[in-house]
Amino acid sequence: MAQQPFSTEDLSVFYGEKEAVKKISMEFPENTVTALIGPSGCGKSTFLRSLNRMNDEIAGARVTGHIWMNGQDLNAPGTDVIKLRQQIGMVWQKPNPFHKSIYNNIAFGPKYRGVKNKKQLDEIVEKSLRRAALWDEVKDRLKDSALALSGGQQQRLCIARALSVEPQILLLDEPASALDPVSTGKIEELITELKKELRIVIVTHNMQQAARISDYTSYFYMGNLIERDVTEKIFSNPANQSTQEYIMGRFG
Ligand SMILES: Nc1ncnc2c1ncn2[C@@H]1O[C@H](COP(=O)(O)OP(=O)(O)OP(=O)(O)O)[C@@H](O)[C@H]1O
Repeated sequence: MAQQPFSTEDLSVFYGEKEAVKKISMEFPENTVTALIGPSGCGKSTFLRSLNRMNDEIAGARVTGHIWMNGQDLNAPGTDVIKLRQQIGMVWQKPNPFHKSIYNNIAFGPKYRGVKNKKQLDEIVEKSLRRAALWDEVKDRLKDSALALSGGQQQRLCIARALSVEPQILLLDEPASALDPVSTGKIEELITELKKELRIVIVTHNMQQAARISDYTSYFYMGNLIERDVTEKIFSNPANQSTQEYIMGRFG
């Protein structure tokens, strides 16, 4: 499926009076992974969450500016936020499967959207689990509780759950930081596979991970976007001194 253009323009997020993200304009090209990096508290997660209007759920948070998808401003009043979150899925740092079976974790979104046919649901569940590279590990235990899976499996289940409603964009907030190296490797492989079909935006504290899996890297500092460029350039020859210092591990 052709992907729709997606970008932000002058996007700011305020918590009360404090401007935590400052007028950020960023493009997210088709079939790419964009890594958001920067020291703790610089606004990466706040920016990520604003892309599918999750900051709407935070009391006192206010978002100004634009989120453009195919010429439509998703930050405009009147946007159907439920539909928007199907198009722009999110996976959090800590795996958060529902207290339901593996099958029902995946079928939940499609059912909510009105899919009732059992065969169709079965197909969606299988396809989503395959896309998340989890099918072979769980196909014989779909009725088991999702909470019986390992942390790494739970995280892939959460990715499968997001995929079940065919999003165009996937937002990942440090999706591997709570996982062991093997599970982390699986998530990274999965991200590389999935970007063939959708755009991915990932917050990561792991510089090697950003260098390995992303096409573009955006460096944030104190709510500002200091520099955004192709990942190779950011890691070999950044334009900004503070980007250089951060990726060299001198602070943050
Ligand atoms: N719910 C909130 N209410 C008020 N202030 C908040 C809230 N969430 C974040 N902030 C503040 O906004 C700023 C940006 O926070 P954010 O979590 O986006 O940074 P981050 O770069 O993702 O940090 P980390 O790498 O530690 O996760 C920080 O100063 C933080 O204290």
